[in-house]
Amino acid sequence: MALMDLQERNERLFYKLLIDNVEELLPVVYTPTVGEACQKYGSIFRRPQGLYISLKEKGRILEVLRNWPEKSIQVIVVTDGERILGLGDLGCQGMGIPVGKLALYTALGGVRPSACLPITIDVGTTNEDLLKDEFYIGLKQRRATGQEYYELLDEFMTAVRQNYGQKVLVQFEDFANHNAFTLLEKYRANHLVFNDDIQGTAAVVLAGLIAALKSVGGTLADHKFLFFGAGEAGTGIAELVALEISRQGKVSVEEARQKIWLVDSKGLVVASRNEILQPFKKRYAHEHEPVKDLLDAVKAIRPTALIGSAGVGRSFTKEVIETMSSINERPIILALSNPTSQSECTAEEAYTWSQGRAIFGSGSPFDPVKYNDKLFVPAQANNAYIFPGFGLGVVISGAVRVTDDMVLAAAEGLADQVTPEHIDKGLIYPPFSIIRKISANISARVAAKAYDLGLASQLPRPKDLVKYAESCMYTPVYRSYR
Ligand SMILES: NC(=O)C1=CN([C@@H]2O[C@H](COP(=O)(O)OP(=O)(O)OC[C@H]3O[C@@H](n4cnc5c(N)ncnc54)[C@H](OP(=O)(O)O)[C@@H]3O)[C@@H](O)[C@H]2O)C=CC1
Ligand SMILES: CC(=O)C(=O)O
Ligand SMILES: [Mg+2]
Repeated sequence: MALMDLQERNERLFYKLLIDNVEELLPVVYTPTVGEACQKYGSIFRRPQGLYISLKEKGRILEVLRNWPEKSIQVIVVTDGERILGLGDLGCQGMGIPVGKLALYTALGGVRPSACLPITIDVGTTNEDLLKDEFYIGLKQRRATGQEYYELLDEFMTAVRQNYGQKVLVQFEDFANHNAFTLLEKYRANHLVFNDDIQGTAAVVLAGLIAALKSVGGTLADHKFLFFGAGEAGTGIAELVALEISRQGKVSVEEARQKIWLVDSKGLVVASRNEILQPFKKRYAHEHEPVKDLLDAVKAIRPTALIGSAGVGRSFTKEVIETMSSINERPIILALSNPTSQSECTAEEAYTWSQGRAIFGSGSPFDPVKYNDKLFVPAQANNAYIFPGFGLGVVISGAVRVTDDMVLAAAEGLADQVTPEHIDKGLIYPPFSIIRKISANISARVAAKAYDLGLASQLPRPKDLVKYAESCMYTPVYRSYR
């Protein structure tokens, strides 16, 4: 709340504080505290920090957008609040997420604060507690779905283009997966859209896996990946890993997918399942007998990497991690779910139960752990490493579309920043303290790819894209009045 006040009162000072103390303040502005802020948003609400567009504004969305005082917008982060971190449907209170993500766009990626627009689309909520809460700030009705929902989203996308042109990046954030995949597929061909939970998470995890293999050995194709959670994050990562395996090994993506297994709420995703599987899962429904729970799936599949993205806290039990450690000398264990309460295990559990052998990363931060007199520094496997630099790359190149190749370029840009010293310490990402340098490099890789693909409209192409990205980054300094 103090930081929200500072952001409102003195924006430059807020960003100066955030940039200079990024490792200390990231857990406040972002996960895990932002999750708690969203849960309590109604009672701590002071002033609107972003733009709310509700069902009641259907037919007038362009007019509503025009009410926003800034006219030159480069990045919009939009949510409908249905899957806020691993906390479920928080309706309008999800606004904390676009606000927090855009604060990182500026602090970590150098996009001007005035060019950032947080938006929450309010179509109601299924959260009974919020519907009964007198302080709930959103529409007190059950969520609109189907045609009514998609028409509103269509009107929103059209209004964004009419108001800001085709070069504003729309980042979808924390939509439920029954809409997220559909919206991405629907708009990616004709609009500049990016789904952070699907594509940003994929890039950060692929980069972490590439770095982890420098310690563990082998190529991606030599490994076997088991995902606990087969939704946006899980299958988004799976698809990018499969794409990278196919590029490295010159095999088809279908063949590369054979290295990847998914567990969802019903157990291992297998071909014999008696149900219609969503397309994003179906590709991974391999031939195997049914397996009900995670521990049995680990025993049956014998993965080298276990990646948690189910939003179910403490699901990597002692037995699961011990089994991973009995199969692998250096098990790769990523507990991606946010916030900390939903993390699949703690850093301490991962290191202790694997007797210090796990290569561990988590979506929310954990303090370093001392085990057998050795200090282990857990990596934060969070898309915050990717989206600020990715967005900056799109902005500086004037890219008009986001492609998988650009997402792959972002992953490679991050993996390249992991040095032998980081690897020696067991780190799979560089520290957040140098995030602006990391973002400039990611941005340059993304922009280069956009130019190579003929998708960049900002001409001529700068010679040194890293330097150019750095020169474009917003830095909070007071103006000299003399
Ligand atoms: N670290 C990072 O950068 C990121 C982390 N995340 C985190 O990942 C988590 C999931 O997000 P997302 O993928 O978007 O969510 P989704 O809702 O798209 O997917 C959740 C998946 O988990 C499965 N699941 C739910 N409960 C269980 C259970 N008890 N056992 C096994 N599987 C279960 C669901 O199964 P079913 O399909 O059967 O319903 C679904 O496949 C969240 O906590 C989020 O915060 C997300 C994005 C980025
Ligand atoms: C990090 C993120 O985007 C999420 O947990 O949803
Ligand atoms: Mg998210």
